[in-house]
Amino acid sequence: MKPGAAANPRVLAVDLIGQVLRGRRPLDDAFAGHPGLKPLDLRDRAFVRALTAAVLRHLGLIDAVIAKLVREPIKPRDAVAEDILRLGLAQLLILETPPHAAVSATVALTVELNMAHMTGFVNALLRRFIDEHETLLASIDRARAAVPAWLWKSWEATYGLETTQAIAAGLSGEAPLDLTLKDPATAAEWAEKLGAEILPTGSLRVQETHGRVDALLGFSQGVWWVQDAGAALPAKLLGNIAGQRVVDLCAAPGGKTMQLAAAGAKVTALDRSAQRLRRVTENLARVGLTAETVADDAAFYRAPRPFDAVLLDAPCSATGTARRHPDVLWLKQPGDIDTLIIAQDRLLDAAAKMISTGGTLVYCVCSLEPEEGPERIARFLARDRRFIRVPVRAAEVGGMAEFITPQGDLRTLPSHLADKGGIDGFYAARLRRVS
Ligand SMILES: C[S@@+](CC[C@H](N)C(=O)[O-])C[C@H]1O[C@@H](n2cnc3c(N)ncnc32)[C@H](O)[C@@H]1O
Repeated sequence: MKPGAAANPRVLAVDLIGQVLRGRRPLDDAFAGHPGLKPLDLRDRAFVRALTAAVLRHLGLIDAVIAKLVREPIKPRDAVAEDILRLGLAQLLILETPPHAAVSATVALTVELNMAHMTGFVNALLRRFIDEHETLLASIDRARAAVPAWLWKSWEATYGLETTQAIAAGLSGEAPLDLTLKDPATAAEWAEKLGAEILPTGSLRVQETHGRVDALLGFSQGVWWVQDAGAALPAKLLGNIAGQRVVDLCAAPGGKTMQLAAAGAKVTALDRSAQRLRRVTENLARVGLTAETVADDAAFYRAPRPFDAVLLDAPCSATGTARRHPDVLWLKQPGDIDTLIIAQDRLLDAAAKMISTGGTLVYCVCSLEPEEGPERIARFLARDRRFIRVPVRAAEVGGMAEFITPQGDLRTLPSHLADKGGIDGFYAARLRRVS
């Protein structure tokens, strides 16, 4: 990028799209570390984020449109022009930018980003889209286009066609803001103060934040923390843990640690990243809760004595969080799952060694992939006969019977609670050590 070019939010958005799609960098990392964003005011920074997120969230649809409009694929050396085109189409398709403004801003970018030889091509394609969009869009299966083919195949085999279509629809919208209260008994009071809805599972849902989260009522007093309603469920499966010794094995940034501490447990929050663990300490301090923190790899951690309960929020493909992380579906590849399940098995075996007889282990992942969820638990139960599954009851998750699998595990999908704005996809199983 040319020095000085950073002032244009669209230039920054194209750069971020390239960093994610070709640099394979998570959007949050690329965004947090981008020097060009620092001089921008809050509004322009939010605009860059909105542009980039619109492209990534709707990448499948946008690329399907491009495929219909071009005679042959755009060459790798013109990848920046392709990203410019994607940005232009996102403005027309998603952000409802007036057509003349979207076209002129996009065409100008080809010059600004040294793609002047593609100016005519980009201009012609956008104009054709404007003229033919109705026929073009009618010829595209939007649900299928929204999901990479390998994930669609996996989800269709696991959940069926209709649910997969509903998941795809759930992923196309922006997620609302969910809050977990430190004291659940204050839900009605804080729902009113924040103009929030109390979800059946107890989380507060704020549809419109009107600005920064840290400016919302109750933030500075540490009354609540941000946590998706789906992410708030696994820790609840440990039941009444008041006074118990509980270890949270992959703890940062600490959403579940705070839940455990708020429930009265003596918590050890462990994470292998000392840097990320600092976030846990900061978050605990803000809400006035305490936990012991340990920077270590959970696979090698030797607990001084067994715990009453273990929460293993294992590293995973995170495909259930695509509403909040629109890059996630496009960054993951099938081989990633193979690597992740090796780590998940290792962590499950390590977790099993830390639990006292009679103790509870909750394993969870924010993934929709069966390999990372029920398949891991089936394998674990087959190799460690000291553990049994303790089925989850609908009453433990706000009466939401559709969240419970026939085996008695928790399985939320982005298509659940659709009328209220959806929920992240989480899987959790509860096991008890019986001998
Ligand atoms: C799934 S997130 C955890 C989210 C967290 N439980 C919460 O609710 O806020 C992943 C975390 O797991 C940590 N992690 C990954 N592998 C680990 C391991 N082998 N041992 C300990 N922590 C690990 C990462 O550093 C990262 O902070």
